[in-house]
Amino acid sequence: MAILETRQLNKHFGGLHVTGNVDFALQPGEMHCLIGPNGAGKSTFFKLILGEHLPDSGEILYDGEEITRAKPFERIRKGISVKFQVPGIFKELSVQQNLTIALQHHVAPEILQEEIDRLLEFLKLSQDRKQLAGNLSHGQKQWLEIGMAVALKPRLLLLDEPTAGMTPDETFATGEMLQELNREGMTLLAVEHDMAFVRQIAHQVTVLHFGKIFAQGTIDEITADERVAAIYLGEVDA
Ligand SMILES: Nc1ncnc2c1ncn2[C@@H]1O[C@H](COP(=O)(O)OP(=O)(O)OP(=O)(O)O)[C@@H](O)[C@H]1O
Repeated sequence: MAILETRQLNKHFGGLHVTGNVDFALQPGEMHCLIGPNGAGKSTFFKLILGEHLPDSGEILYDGEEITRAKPFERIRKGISVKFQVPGIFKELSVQQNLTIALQHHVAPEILQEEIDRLLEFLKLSQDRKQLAGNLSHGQKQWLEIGMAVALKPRLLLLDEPTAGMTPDETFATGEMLQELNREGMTLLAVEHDMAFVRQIAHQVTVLHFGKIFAQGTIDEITADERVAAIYLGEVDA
């Protein structure tokens, strides 16, 4: 059974159909990237999954259970987590304090430090544990944000352009981090523009265009598809 499924999902803003009859299924254990030209409706689709927007019609299922109109916090409680593009970290607190906030109400006090150490190592931030989060490099801030998003071991992690603004080395290291999470059993869905990164991590790729699923397949299938190349060049209409 799919961990996440949308059925005939629709959303429009005024006359603009931003999500059009989207039937999408994400299998457990998959690393899936959502790509498409600017304005294709990727962020809107994410917001529908998270409950930040409500659809006009259609259904969203998580683990077979309908969550179409569930509140965002209810979805988080069920095991969905998200890393947005803009870091939601506390800049005036240290790296360690940020991770403490993410964990403290959820893990037993006697294992809190152990969990923080485990996350610091995973995020390559052990040396920077006392550093103020605001003083980290752009890439490190994104990693800390990933750490906060995965601190509670969600089953499904949504990432909105996780490598935006990163150097190629940081991007590659981020891919390795996400692959490690995936090996531990996490399912990932990422909106991404960087095709080298998509090639590094994606088992499956979905191309959105004018709010509809335009193509789906492996990265090799997608990059070999001339219709996909054409939409990026603005040559194909809806
Ligand atoms: N709250 C809103 N009200 C009205 N129009 C919106 C709203 N949110 C998004 N849109 C419009 O919907 C369309 C799809 O936007 P969306 O942000 O989902 O696309 P995107 O694929 O994520 O684009 P990008 O790659 O540029 O982030 C755009 O034309 C956008 O202007």
